[in-house]
Amino acid sequence: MVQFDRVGKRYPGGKEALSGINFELARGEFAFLTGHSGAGKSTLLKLMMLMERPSRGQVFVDGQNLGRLRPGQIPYLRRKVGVVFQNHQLLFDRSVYDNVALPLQIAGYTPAEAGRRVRAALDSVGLLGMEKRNPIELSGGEQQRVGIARAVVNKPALLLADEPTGNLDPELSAEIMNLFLRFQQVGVTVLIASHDIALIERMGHRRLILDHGHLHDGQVPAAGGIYG
Ligand SMILES: Nc1ncnc2c1ncn2[C@@H]1O[C@H](COP(=O)(O)OP(=O)(O)OP(=O)(O)O)[C@@H](O)[C@H]1O
Repeated sequence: MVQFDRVGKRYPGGKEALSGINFELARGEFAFLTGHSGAGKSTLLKLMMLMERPSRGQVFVDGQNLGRLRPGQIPYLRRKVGVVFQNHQLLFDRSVYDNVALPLQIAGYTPAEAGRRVRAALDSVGLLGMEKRNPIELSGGEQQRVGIARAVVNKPALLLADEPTGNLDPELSAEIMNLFLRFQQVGVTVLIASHDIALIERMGHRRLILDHGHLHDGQVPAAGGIYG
């Protein structure tokens, strides 16, 4: 589903944020992306949805070389890739419905089809019936669920999350992670950037570890390693 081939990223005027990144995520795989602050986690996620472009190497999503996409094809890529942010980036002057429907309006769905999809997305995160509420009235965990509903409303094949449990207590964090697992169980490929090492260790999935822009694939380092 995702392939990075010798990818490097240097921001203009900055140091190298990523270098020599090689990895693959199989379709339907569930993996975590961890690493210290500034290790390059957000940059790596941004490359998968063309919010940034690599300085070197190639990124493939669903068999497509993102470096070869024409501008007109970018909206189709964005429909394939759902993204969840830590601060969920909800609009507080709009209803839950409008927040979740936003990607559909951009994609030009009819109101009837959009309504069906928004309800299905809210149902998948346990918030059916909340359409008319304003996100500001919801708890932090519920707001994050609205953010996830918005990320999955286009039925993406790839779901990316950048610190999706950053502001939540351990119990709510576990619930949100279980939601991501449920999407994996229906075939979605999931990659979650997270600092929540305790939760990641409990869940026991593949872990991609970034350290100053370099990637280590696999198990948790021993005490005294990156997180020691
Ligand atoms: N737009 C930008 N312009 C210049 N440098 C940037 C930009 N975005 C990120 N960087 C730099 O690239 C490196 C990687 O940043 P990135 O945000 O990807 O790390 P991160 O692992 O997501 O960090 P955090 O956990 O703190 O969010 C850092 O040194 C950062 O300062």
